[in-house]
Amino acid sequence: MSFGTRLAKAVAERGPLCVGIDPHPGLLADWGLPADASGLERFALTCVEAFAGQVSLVKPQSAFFEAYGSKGVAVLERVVGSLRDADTLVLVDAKRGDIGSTMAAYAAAYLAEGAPLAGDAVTVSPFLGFGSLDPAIEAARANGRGVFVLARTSNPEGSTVQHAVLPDGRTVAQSIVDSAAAANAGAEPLGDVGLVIGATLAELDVDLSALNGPVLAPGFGAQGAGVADLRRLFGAELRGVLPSSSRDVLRHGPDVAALRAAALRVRDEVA
Ligand SMILES: O=c1ccn([C@@H]2O[C@H](COP(=O)(O)O)[C@@H](O)[C@H]2O)c(=O)[nH]1
Repeated sequence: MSFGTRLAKAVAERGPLCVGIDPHPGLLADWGLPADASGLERFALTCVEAFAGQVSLVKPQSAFFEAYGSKGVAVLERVVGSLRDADTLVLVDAKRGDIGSTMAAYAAAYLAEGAPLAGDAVTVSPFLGFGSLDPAIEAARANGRGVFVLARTSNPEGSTVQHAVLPDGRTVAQSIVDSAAAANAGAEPLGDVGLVIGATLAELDVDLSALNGPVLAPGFGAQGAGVADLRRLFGAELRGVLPSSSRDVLRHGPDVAALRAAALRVRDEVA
């Protein structure tokens, strides 16, 4: 089954919320956990217990695992495997991007069947040219997985690059949207090439009408965006939009029940 099909099914069953696992050092301290690989593991596996089977998508942020070296990466592998075993879609937020030949190696790491870090999808960066992502898009399709391509990020600095205008008059962001739309053309119910569009934007300055793919909308909660922003930004194009929240949910830990309740409150709010 394609990633788009599996995602559409998960959203129909559990709503569109994506919850992030971002083990910030400050959150580990708030949870009374040591700032080492054992604390990271307790934090991450508590999140798995709280979120598995409850929301359509869980997004571990790779950077916080990589910070602990090989032990941290081993914890990330366990998180990915446990969520998949629990029938919960995993988006590994690693924002990989490189020349095509190296991109093929990233695709083998994050999108190949049986690879220890392969979730159901991975975030990728198109700023070496959208075409450099071809090996990842091909691997995603071949393995029933997906990619989420950065297009209009939630941070205020993103617009300097993303609003730059190409010789054909389109913004860089719109050209990324158009390339994703071309990759998704004809797919049903949704294509496998998603976009990342921040829920924090002042306005939706790209045309998503032809995308036919999912949109991850980070910035919900801790970065200030709420339900009204989703409506304002995405309006009639809300189909396929996955609001994503990390810290605003995670601050309710370490109690599993409280953590799960926080995720379910946001899940119901965005539904
Ligand atoms: O444009 C982007 C792309 C990715 N992110 C990531 O999402 C989460 C947001 O965490 P919060 O605690 O909910 O702010 C984090 O992993 C970012 O790296 C983003 O925020 N914006």
